[in-house]
Amino acid sequence: MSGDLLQELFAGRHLVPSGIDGLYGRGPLFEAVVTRLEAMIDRMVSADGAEVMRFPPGMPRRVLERSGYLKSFPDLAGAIHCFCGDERAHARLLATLEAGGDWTAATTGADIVLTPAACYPVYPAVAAAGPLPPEGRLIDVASWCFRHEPSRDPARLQMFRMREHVRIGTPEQVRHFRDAWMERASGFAAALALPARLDLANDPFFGRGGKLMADSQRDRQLKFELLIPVGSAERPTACMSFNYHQDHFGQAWDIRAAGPGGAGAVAHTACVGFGMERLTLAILRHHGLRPEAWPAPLRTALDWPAA
Ligand SMILES: Nc1ncnc2c1ncn2[C@@H]1O[C@H](COP(=O)(O)OP(=O)(O)OP(=O)(O)O)[C@@H](O)[C@H]1O
Ligand SMILES: [Zn+2]
Repeated sequence: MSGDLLQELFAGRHLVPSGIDGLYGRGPLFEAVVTRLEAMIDRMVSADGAEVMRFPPGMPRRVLERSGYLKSFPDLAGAIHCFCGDERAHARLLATLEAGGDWTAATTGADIVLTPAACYPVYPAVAAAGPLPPEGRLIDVASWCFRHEPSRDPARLQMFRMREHVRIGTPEQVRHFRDAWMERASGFAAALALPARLDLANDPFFGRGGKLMADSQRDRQLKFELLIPVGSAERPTACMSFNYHQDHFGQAWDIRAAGPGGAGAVAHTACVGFGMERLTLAILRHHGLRPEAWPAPLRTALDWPAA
């Protein structure tokens, strides 16, 4: 593929435009790749013994608040608003709509927000289960996620799917998990015949203070990304990320370690995230839109059906 990747994906109906940047439908080839990538990840991790958890793409507003998301990323968050008025308020809403005005002013914030990262609902669920077992916990989670970052870059979506593995335990357990995944990721990209490199990264913290937070995150080497060229060769795209949160979520949710030595200590956490759309786009970008022409090792890795 070449030229304007997004236009090419629209023209082939691999992505379906909605009129809003970053909010698209998906065509059959795109979805088949996502499904087969999911299955490939399942096979890759089946021996790890992760507990499977799935949550809907909305989570309690309280979870967003207590996680500190609004301090760091207020610009990315998405809240749900609902109409809770009486019939008179409804009539006003319809009149506003008729006049082309902003009818959403008649709604109020709900107690549900859109999930910004698949791992957020995991921490309160783990905290509610009491102290951790000595070996800690390993959770496999996936969700549609929302981030308000409209863009014409097909790899920067407002609604997308994230698969994550979340490790909760002692600092040693958690660091070991993250380091092992960083090694594993290169093999994963190689199996997909994708050019990839790991790099230190930071999150897009909001505002003037955000620069300091980003610098500190880099200094402490808390975030790495697996970069693969998708829209541009000069600025490759983060298709996986490897995040060490130290005790951020442990403190926020009062998650406590158990077992000898660690009893009562605040747990550390890390998560490894797969961007399902970004990995799919990377495959389509590098290997083309005709699976029958893909390299044999890629077809094998994805268990792609013979033509
Ligand atoms: N807007 C988006 N559209 C599609 N996929 C995304 C988007 N934001 C993040 N992802 C995917 O989800 C994974 C985990 O999310 P994370 O918060 O670590 O992203 P990120 O590294 O901050 O992304 P970026 O730096 O590009 O904004 C990323 O590695 C990426 O593959
Ligand atoms: Zn996460």
